[in-house]
Amino acid sequence: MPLLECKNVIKRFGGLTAVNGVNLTIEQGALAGLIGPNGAGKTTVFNLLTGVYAPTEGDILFEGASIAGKKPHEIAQRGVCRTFQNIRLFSELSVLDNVRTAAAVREKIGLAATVFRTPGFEKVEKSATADAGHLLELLGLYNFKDEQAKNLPYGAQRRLEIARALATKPRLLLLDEPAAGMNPQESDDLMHLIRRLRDEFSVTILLIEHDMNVVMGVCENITVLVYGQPIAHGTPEEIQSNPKVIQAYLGDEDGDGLGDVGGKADA
Ligand SMILES: Nc1ncnc2c1ncn2[C@@H]1O[C@H](COP(=O)(O)OP(=O)(O)OP(=O)(O)O)[C@@H](O)[C@H]1O
Repeated sequence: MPLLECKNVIKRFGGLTAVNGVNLTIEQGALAGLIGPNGAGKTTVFNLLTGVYAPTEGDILFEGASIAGKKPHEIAQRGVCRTFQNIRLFSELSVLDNVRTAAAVREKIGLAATVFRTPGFEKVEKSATADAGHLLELLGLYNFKDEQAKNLPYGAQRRLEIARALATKPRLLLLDEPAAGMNPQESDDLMHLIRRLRDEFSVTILLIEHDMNVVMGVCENITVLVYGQPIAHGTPEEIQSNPKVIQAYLGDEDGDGLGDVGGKADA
């Protein structure tokens, strides 16, 4: 059974059809990409997968069960977690606490247990701290653990977002433009990191990314969306040589800088 299946998913906002008949199958352990020009509907797909929106039509199955229209926290508890295009951290909290609070969400620790520091709470807190430390080491953030998140360099903040998402122990990790704003060295490191995460955490990854070097370098399967519709699906090689994809990018005349499949786009 695939981990995730979108079946003819449609999302309309009034008269605008942002997602128009998306069929997408993600197998367990896959490292998949979702690409397309600006406004193609990529982030809307993530919002549908995480319960921010309910599909207007169609169904979304996670491990065989429908999650279409379920509340975001229910979907998160089933094991779907995401990062955002615009970094969303607790900027005043330390790096370690940013990750520990995410782990606490997973453990569903009640308020009373937190206030009265029950033995159950102490145990969970200890294991959350140990897990958080391990994640910070893996993501090269351990030396920053006591810094406030807002003081971290940009690339490190992006890695901290990933650490927070992983702390919830997801089965499916959705990364929305993880390389945005990174320099070439940072995006190169990110590619290695994404592969390691998939292997070490056995987590399935679906990412949205405009940086074609990252997409082509790291994804095993890519789906291309244009005006809300999937126009191609395949390996990086298949996608790069697909005439429809080339046309969609090169025919892009709105000046958004996406006319270079195979080259670096608007990072
Ligand atoms: N809540 C909303 N209400 C109305 N229209 C929306 C809403 N969310 C997205 N849209 C529209 O849906 C379309 C798809 O937007 P979306 O953000 O999903 O595209 P995208 O592929 O992620 O773009 P980008 O690469 O620029 O982030 C756009 O035309 C956008 O304006």
